[in-house]
Amino acid sequence: MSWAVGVLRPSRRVSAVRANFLSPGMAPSPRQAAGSPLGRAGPITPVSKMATVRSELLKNLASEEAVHRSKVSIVGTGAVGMACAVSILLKGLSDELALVDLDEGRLRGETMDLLHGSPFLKMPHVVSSKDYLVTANSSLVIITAGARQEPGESRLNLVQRNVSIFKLIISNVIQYSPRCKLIVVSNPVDILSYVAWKLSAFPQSRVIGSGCNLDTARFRFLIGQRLGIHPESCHGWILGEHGDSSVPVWSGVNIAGVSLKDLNRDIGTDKDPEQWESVHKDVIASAYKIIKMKGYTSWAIGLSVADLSESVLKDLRRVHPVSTVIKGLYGINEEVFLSVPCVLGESGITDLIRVKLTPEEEARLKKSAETLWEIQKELQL
Ligand SMILES: NC(=O)C1=CN([C@@H]2O[C@H](COP(=O)(O)OP(=O)(O)OC[C@H]3O[C@@H](n4cnc5c(N)ncnc54)[C@H](O)[C@@H]3O)[C@@H](O)[C@H]2O)C=CC1
Ligand SMILES: CC(=O)C(=O)O
Repeated sequence: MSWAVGVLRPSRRVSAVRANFLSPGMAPSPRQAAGSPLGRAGPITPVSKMATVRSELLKNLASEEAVHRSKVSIVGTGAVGMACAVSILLKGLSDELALVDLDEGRLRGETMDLLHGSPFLKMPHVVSSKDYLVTANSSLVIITAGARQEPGESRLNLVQRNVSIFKLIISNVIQYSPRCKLIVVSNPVDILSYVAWKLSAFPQSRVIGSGCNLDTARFRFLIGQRLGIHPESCHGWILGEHGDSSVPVWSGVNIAGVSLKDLNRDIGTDKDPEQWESVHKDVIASAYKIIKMKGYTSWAIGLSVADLSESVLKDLRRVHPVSTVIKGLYGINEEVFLSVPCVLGESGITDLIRVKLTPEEEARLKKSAETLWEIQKELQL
């Protein structure tokens, strides 16, 4: 098992590594000096001939270069970034996790805290720095940096603050990982996915907004609660904007292929005596309620982003409701990102599923698109 290097400054790795891990009297090997993880270190050049525990314990046979095939970087180590980090680590999805944040104190603290959990992780290989070099050659970069909502504040209200932050982040990310896939989580996620797409000039397939993946998870959980069935067995989709104008596709809600609409043809409408529409209202209210109680949301988004990451890193080609350019579908002519079911694999979003919507659902989607476009067209990118 390889040991993780703690907080690194890639350009100054030698001193950081030496300070943290090497015993006095030892100099790093050339490979350590080049910044490779300590656990994979080859022989350490003794400054003196003095035997050490390490030199007595280990007989080195080969010095292997660390080759990372599924490196994940997370930009923003706040509540959401760290929930994503832990969820990804627990699933053992990446062979190196790099963390970046502006706030060096928080970054160091979070990294150290995480590293102390290494004995319980299958992949204890975590690096972090303010310098984006640490993210070099990532397969996947997850962006969770930026302002979050105050209690009662809408996601759309965050746009100006977070667009400025994205200008800085995206140029750095693409410099070091020009072939990565991006998962955008920061809010307003649909607009910031568009911003990331424009600023990166990446193909549509490589910019994935976490979008309604979380709203759909909440929807399935709440349906499951009503029916007493595990949410995994409750199938249903929320599409469109992540948040206030999201669209529940009641026609597709089913358990074991049994459509709830066949059992209650007014489901999701005002005429429904069982008022299933309140489930969707609860989905929309969820974030506001949680933010009022604990200040932010984190665990469900972290788990849901890890699920998206798994599809990408393992090339699973599973279908998720994520935010992508929707121009040309449902009569939408603007370049906006909205969630539709998408096939996710190693190349990112490879296909969109054409869901048959009712005229009313389609009209709601178009209205979301117009709302987002009104904001987007004013952005200076
Ligand atoms: N899409 C979704 O479903 C969800 C999105 N979010 C969004 O995620 C974002 C993060 O939320 P939290 O983690 O709760 O916020 P937080 O305030 O806990 O963390 C944000 C982090 O971003 C860092 N940061 C700010 N500017 C930066 C920059 N230029 N470069 C690098 N790091 C920078 C801050 O130092 C801080 O550590 C918010 O925009 C929030 O609304 C939150 C939950 C769900
Ligand atoms: C904050 C946010 O976007 C959410 O929890 O849905």
